[in-house]
Amino acid sequence: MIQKGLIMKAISGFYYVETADGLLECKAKGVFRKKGITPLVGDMAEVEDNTVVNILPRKNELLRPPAANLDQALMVVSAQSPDPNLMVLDKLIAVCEYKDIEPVLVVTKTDLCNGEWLCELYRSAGFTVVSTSVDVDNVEEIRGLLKDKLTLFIGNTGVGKSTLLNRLFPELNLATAEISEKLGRGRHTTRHVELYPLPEGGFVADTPGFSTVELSQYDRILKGDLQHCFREFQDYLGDCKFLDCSHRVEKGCAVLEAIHEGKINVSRHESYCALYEDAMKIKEWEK
Ligand SMILES: Nc1nc2c(ncn2[C@@H]2O[C@H](COP(=O)(O)OP(=O)(O)OP(=O)(O)O)[C@@H](O)[C@H]2O)c(=O)[nH]1
Ligand SMILES: [Zn+2]
Repeated sequence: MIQKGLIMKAISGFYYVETADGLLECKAKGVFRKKGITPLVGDMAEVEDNTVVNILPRKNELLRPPAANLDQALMVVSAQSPDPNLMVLDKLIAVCEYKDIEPVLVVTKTDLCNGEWLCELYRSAGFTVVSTSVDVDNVEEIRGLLKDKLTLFIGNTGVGKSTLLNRLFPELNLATAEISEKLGRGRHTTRHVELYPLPEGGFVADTPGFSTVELSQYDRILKGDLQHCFREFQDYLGDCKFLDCSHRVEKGCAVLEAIHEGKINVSRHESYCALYEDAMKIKEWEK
């Protein structure tokens, strides 16, 4: 009998699929390899005799970390220690926009530095931003944002991602430790993605030991698409003098005009220009 289920974890060629009968350990049918398809965490799978026989159509997919059907990405950024790297953050946000994954920002360590400028910068660009620290945790608000969604947690080492996850879901940390023990490896030596079901509904995808830089390397955006990955540009795109405006140096550019009027933040535009330069290096055959 064919059953449907969500792939919770993929490790060493095994897929752990949550079905009505509980978590099944499955292999993938050989035809996937022939077709060059890899089942991903987050996929809805059809399973028969502990074999994944079909994958339902995906809403989106990421290569690094490997995951599918993500609703949002929770970007954890510290206000200080380490200082935020806006270029990296904007790169990640652009990739999410490209893949239709909603970026949500959590600014941590606001006890060290209030980080108000950072919150304001991204709020004014149109993102949901929540701050958190040892003093004001905003746990309820953040949990509310995660309800019924499949959320990927992204954060560079040291920003306080683990601290935040533990504070949000004390019970989730326990589960992580147990699973790692069964597999006989430490949490930080594995590089797989895993979905954790949330008490209120929804899932968190965590990637132990994952650094954000990898994501940007693998999911590049073509230069013509880049303008659509900066949400605060959208209102102005049709108003440039030149149809093929790159919004960097052109006369009569409505985006540049908006920056001049203080409606678009300069640092976001700087990130756009850097990504544009990167995109120009993508060779025709790499597309
Ligand atoms: N002052 C302050 N320190 C914090 C806060 N949150 C976390 N820290 C500290 O920041 C350091 C890093 O926190 P972690 O939660 O381990 O960071 P991480 O992002 O999970 O880092 P990795 O485990 O390396 O990926 C620890 O020393 C924490 O105690 C905070 O809100 N305020
Ligand atoms: Zn323009």
